[in-house]
Amino acid sequence: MTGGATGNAAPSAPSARSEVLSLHDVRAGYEETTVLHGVSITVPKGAVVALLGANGAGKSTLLRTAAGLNGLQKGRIELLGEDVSKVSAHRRIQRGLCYIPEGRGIFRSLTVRENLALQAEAGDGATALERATEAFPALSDRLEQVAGTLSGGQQQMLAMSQALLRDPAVVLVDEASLGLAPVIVDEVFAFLEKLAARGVALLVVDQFVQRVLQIATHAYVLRRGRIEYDGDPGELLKSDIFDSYIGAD
Ligand SMILES: Nc1ncnc2c1ncn2[C@@H]1O[C@H](COP(=O)(O)OP(=O)(O)OP(=O)(O)O)[C@@H](O)[C@H]1O
Repeated sequence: MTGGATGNAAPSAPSARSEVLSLHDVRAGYEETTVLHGVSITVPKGAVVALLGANGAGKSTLLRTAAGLNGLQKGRIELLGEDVSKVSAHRRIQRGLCYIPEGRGIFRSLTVRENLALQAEAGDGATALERATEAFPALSDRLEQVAGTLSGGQQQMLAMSQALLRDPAVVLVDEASLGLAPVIVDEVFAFLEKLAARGVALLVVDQFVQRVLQIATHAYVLRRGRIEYDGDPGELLKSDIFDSYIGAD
């Protein structure tokens, strides 16, 4: 589809090879609450996909569901062409998915070194440490520091380090820039761009809508758990949907 509003209700055809991650007619939520009502999205290889929408639209729920942390009520999720709908969250990680949650998702009472060792595959702590400190030199002086005492920006760098491990095919990033100073937000976006340049597919939720759309190759807008827009990021900026549901940064 080349841009435009969509009901997005029709079940999708089997995925093409270039798709790294796809959700097909997904219904999901929490216990008795349904938040996503038949959502279909696709993250192609090497794409940067922006997922936008107002507060409570279901963006985090969608990422959590894709990561296997929320139960699927209906529909199908494919990772690298395989149906992973019933595959556990940790097996999805092993198969190439990396999820960086809102609120950083680090172990606050453990040191930076211990966090990196946990992010790494068993026995691969040294590589984790090397890759993280190379990408984020600020972490190298703080390996023995308890993660909860790092600044917000340093915590986010630690959280993002996991995208450098296991060579993920797709990285889901939820509100990485939340609460960070502008200069650190720049670093977050620079890091996302670097990942994308290496061919990693990204699915990004971020409050800085304009900035996400600048790096995005495709955009979706969720509204009350349904896809309202599925198309070109530039077209979205000009559309009524942008003004009504998202607004300016
Ligand atoms: N653990 C939970 N249990 C029950 N309902 C939840 C839970 N987490 C989220 N919800 C509800 O699901 C809906 C979607 O929330 P979600 O966090 O996915 O939205 P969002 O688009 O990420 O919002 P925001 O931009 O405000 O973070 C909201 O109505 C929210 O109250």
